[in-house]
Amino acid sequence: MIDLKDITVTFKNKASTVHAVQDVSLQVEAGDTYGIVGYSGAGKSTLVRVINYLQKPTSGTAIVNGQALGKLDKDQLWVARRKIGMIFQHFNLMNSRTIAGNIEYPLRYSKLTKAGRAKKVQELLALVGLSDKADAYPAQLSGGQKQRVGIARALANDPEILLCDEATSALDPKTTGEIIDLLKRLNQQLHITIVFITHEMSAVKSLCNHVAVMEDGKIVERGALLDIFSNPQQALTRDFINTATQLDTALAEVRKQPAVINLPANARLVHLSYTGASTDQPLIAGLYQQYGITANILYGNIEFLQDVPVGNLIVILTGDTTKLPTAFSQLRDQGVTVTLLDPKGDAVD
Ligand SMILES: Nc1ncnc2c1ncn2[C@@H]1O[C@H](COP(=O)(O)OP(=O)(O)OP(=O)(O)O)[C@@H](O)[C@H]1O
Repeated sequence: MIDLKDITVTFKNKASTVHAVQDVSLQVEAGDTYGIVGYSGAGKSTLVRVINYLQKPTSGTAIVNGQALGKLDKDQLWVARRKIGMIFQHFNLMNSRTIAGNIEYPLRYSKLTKAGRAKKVQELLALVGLSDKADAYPAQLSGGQKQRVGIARALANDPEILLCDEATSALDPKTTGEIIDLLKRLNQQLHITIVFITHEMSAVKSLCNHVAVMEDGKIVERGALLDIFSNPQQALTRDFINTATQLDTALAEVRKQPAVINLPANARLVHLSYTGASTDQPLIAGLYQQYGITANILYGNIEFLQDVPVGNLIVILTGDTTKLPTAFSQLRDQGVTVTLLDPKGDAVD
């Protein structure tokens, strides 16, 4: 559905040159919910705006739904863009128009009759759960409701792609959850492809099936959500995941425990992370039975990502130090990611 090839975007002015996106390639399949995560300034917005050519790349090609956007003339681009909806952090609603008026606005050039447009607006209002707000004005709505209007407006021309630029970043956690549930439902019900850019991995975790992590204009890691969560390769990705799973907060608390402060020489502080099939195995009991290694669980969390259980444990493993490395290897063979933690500082392995 989306094929970005070697995209570079450079902003130049008299004083400086900014390499906002540097040689990025990205493929998004039809029906994907693709998250792009990065801190402010990483280049996410610039990259996503290339997908609808609001941002023309300095070099590289953007092929969307089989069409190379750079080869289209103005009218063709206008038609192509109608199939790409977009929603924004601050909703960008027109305050002087009613909710129905805002949603109808993108239909002003459609072939629908006046009655047809009104019917479409009613359907869109129902789809986002705002049928009773047709005649209200944006100022009378909560942030979550405003974003629902943004979504309805973005869907007016039945797009195949929905670009979400920090769409939940101005919302509280509960409202964020509701908007994400709505996006999930639209993805399933309408088979719309979603590209969701954010600095919050927790939103990606709930919504997306794929994720790319951006830093300094480049994608530093990408993959299926579960693969990334269970086995992140880059420190930046681990940072985002640890914040999303609240593992960093847990670890800070764990490090204050007497059992960790006074860690004996034959004990190790370890983070175990495992998904799917590994969760069926008696991992901790196995360590004791085979190696006489005991586990003191200081933190544990199992959650479901795309219906697959993902477990995170912080444990103290105590036993014969010559057997500990073999035990870790066995855990890794069982699909567990084993990270030795420094009791005082960061991950050391
Ligand atoms: N029109 C522009 N002119 C000059 N520089 C720009 C322009 N748009 C973006 N930039 C710069 O490009 C870099 C990437 O910005 P971009 O908005 O894509 O990042 P981002 O990851 O989306 O961050 P944020 O979440 O803060 O928007 C930044 O250094 C930004 O200042």
